[in-house]
Amino acid sequence: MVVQSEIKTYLNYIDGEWTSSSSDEVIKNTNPANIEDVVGYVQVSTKDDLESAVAAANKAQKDWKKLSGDARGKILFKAADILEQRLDEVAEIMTREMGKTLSEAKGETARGVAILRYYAGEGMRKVGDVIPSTDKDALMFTTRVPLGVVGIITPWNFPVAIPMWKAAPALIYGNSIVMKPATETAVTCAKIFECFAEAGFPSGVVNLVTGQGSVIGQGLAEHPDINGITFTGSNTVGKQIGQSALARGAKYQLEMGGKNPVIVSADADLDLAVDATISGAFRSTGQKCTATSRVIVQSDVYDEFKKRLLAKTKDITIGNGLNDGIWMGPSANEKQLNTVLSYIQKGKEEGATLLLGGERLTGEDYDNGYYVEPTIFDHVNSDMTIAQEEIFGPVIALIKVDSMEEGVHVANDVEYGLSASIFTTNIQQMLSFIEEMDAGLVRINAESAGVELQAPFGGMKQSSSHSREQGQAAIEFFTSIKTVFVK
Ligand SMILES: NC(=O)C1=CN([C@@H]2O[C@H](COP(=O)(O)OP(=O)(O)OC[C@H]3O[C@@H](n4cnc5c(N)ncnc54)[C@H](OP(=O)(O)O)[C@@H]3O)[C@@H](O)[C@H]2O)C=CC1
Ligand SMILES: O=C(O)CCC(=O)C(=O)O
Repeated sequence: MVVQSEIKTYLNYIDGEWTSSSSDEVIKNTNPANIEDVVGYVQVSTKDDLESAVAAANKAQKDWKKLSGDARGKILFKAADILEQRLDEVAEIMTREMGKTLSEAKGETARGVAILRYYAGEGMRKVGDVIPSTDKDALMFTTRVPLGVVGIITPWNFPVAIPMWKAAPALIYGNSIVMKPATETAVTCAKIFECFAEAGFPSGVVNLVTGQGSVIGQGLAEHPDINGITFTGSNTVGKQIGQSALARGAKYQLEMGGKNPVIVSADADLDLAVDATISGAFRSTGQKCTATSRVIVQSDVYDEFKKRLLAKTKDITIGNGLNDGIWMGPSANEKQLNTVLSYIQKGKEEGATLLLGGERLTGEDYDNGYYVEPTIFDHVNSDMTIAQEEIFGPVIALIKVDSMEEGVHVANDVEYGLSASIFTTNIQQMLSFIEEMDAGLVRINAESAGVELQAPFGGMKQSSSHSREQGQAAIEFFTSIKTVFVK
């Protein structure tokens, strides 16, 4: 069922109240599938708004951390139930705000519910260890304490899952939060906060401040009362945030880009590899940090793989993600579309062969949106820009190799190391891939995208600050260990 929402102005959520920005300015969020569709207006906040939010979070955290994990968990469980009841409405807003198909948006919102429930349960799990002391009369153990106030800066590509996998662990371990979502998807984030508000978090524990990254995002990174900052987005911004946090001694966590390879061995199940490549590269219009963007194929099966990949890609239906039968939506915004088109142009200029796609879609169904064709390049080598830089769009670079050793070498020949897949039926090849591949997520006979909330997630090399999010790993960022010695 599609629920139509009225166009409204969404406010900041500070100290338990919905408030306008002191700037009195709002920004209009439109649908990338049809820019005449206005999704809502969001606040263009100021440093003063941020100050109010940080002060409220700071004050509220003192009591929040004193609650039992069970008591905090009960509020997270309630938020999960409310989000689940509002799943259709939130998913529809997400599709209208950033373009992914409604079925993907519903799946992501359901994932948000599951993340909340997973971390709600964490409130009842152990946080430390008893460690034998060299003193026979002493008791030594570890416990954990929250960081304090956590600043959360999120991107537009997973507008529910990413805010949730940062907010839920921060909250369950006793931190308060100030969230600055991507402006592009600030309405979806406001919907999450409507669920938080209804769930009954004490005033000041959860705060939402929308506005420009360079003002509110950077303001969070530099704020002396923000004790930890967690970010997902581009490498350029991530590094600035990391430097600001480091300069004042705050803890930080950065999840950034990827240039994720799929390796297809001569012994692979080719149909499986083709389906996974298409899903990994083109779902969400290629706008995932885990998206497949390089497909490295052993020469023996290169032509056959290419033939099957082209045939299946031609079946992809493109359009407004709210409509039935649509498999791929538009790019999330005009800037992203232009980035994708400029990489396609670069690929042609540098000598890759454009096999399929490569154009902005035009015509009655497309002129009001940011649609680009699924695109496949042949004769790509590792030195080309399209084989090195994150495109964040539906573009595949096909690279031919003669052996699996060469395949893994090419797969590692980028500055990123987020996720990587291999398709093979040979156990030895699987094992050497697991050992040799420099990526935080290695997947065998499965697409490069697809993250499970109960498992650690993060990258190597330039893809992250080397920390991990999600699952039990989240406790490492959102708490500090105290070693206790009692005699
Ligand atoms: N790893 C991932 O999942 C993602 C990677 N990317 C990559 O980044 C590229 C650019 O996308 P873009 O949306 O511009 O990504 P950004 O890194 O600019 O945006 C991510 C978040 O950071 C905020 N931000 C922007 N500038 C600053 C700043 N100076 N200080 C603090 N926070 C800031 C943004 O706010 P605001 O929205 O207000 O600008 C947003 O909330 C994409 O093409 C893609 O390659 C993008 C999104 C997700
Ligand atoms: O693949 C996924 O499910 C998550 C990807 C992700 O974290 C991202 O694109 O930022």
